[in-house]
Amino acid sequence: MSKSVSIAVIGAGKWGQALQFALSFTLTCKITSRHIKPIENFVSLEEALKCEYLIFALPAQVVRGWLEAHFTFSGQKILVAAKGIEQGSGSFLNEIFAHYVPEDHLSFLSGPSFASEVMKGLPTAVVINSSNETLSKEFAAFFPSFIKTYTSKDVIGAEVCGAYKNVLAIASGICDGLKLGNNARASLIARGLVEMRRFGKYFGAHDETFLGLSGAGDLFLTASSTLSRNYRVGLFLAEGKKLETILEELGEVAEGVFTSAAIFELSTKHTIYTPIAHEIALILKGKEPRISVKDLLSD
Ligand SMILES: NC(=O)c1ccc[n+]([C@@H]2O[C@H](COP(=O)([O-])OP(=O)(O)OC[C@H]3O[C@@H](n4cnc5c(N)ncnc54)[C@H](O)[C@@H]3O)[C@@H](O)[C@H]2O)c1
Ligand SMILES: O=P(O)(O)OC[C@H](O)CO
Repeated sequence: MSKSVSIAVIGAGKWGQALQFALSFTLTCKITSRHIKPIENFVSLEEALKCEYLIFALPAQVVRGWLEAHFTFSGQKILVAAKGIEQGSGSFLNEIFAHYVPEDHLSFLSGPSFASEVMKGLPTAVVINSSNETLSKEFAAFFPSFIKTYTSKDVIGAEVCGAYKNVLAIASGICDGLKLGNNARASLIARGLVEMRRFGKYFGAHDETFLGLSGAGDLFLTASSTLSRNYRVGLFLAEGKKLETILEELGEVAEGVFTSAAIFELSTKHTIYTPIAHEIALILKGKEPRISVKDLLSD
């Protein structure tokens, strides 16, 4: 891979830094963020925005405001690495980016990928999703050999899976925090997969996406490991901790908190049956987790 490819990661949180680390095996990858960080190839935002390829690793909830404040399209090719649905508007990230970037310059990253494991060079497999297959293949070629890349055209499927699994990971954390057992967690994850497929199908997602890396792959990972911030939010909620305290102590983004509200709004608006996400949204507003479990079992 030519070291002359100009590429930058926007956002130097956990995921942005892990992606820069991974891509640095094949090319010189710059990184920028709102606060200067002592990272090799850290550049100003102005310099990053001049790159031909940009990877967005900002939390989903800040993407719209960030684009409005900082971004002017000048031919950049973009890979969106965030996983979430915007609370309030219920907008998917591809809808938000579409206001600023032509569709054929946009791609979306999905699949099982804890930043901490990528940072150790441990193997995984991810998917680059875009209506423009040439663009997907260009980004796929930038990844190092320890990350196997697949391509897909199912942008909405990948987006729904990446966002929904965070909500289901909170549910799984609650289930384990309440010590409901392995049977209960497996039941929850399986029903969660059915639920996220039902939700995704409404928006045009393809069936096979839910069975692959973006769907089952990322869901199984996130809903069964304390490495997941969303799963840990669930564990602490089950212990009776206040959401505010949990998020403060976490110090990193847990997208499922916001996405559960977005799913609640979207499924109410479009009459989609999403019982697990519904209960998570209620728990995050203060409902007692044990009552939610009872309600889910009797539903
Ligand atoms: N960490 C992972 O393992 C992982 C893996 C795959 C996808 N993701 C997704 O990537 C996204 C980012 O996650 P992360 O792990 O890097 O989170 P993080 O909390 O570690 O970092 C978020 C970064 O965004 C920056 N930020 C927050 N608000 C901002 C704003 N208004 N303007 C500019 N910068 C702002 C913060 O300073 C921070 O550096 C999320 O959507 C997450 O779901 C994370
Ligand atoms: O730590 P989480 O819960 O944000 O999950 C991180 C990644 O999305 C896993 O693929």
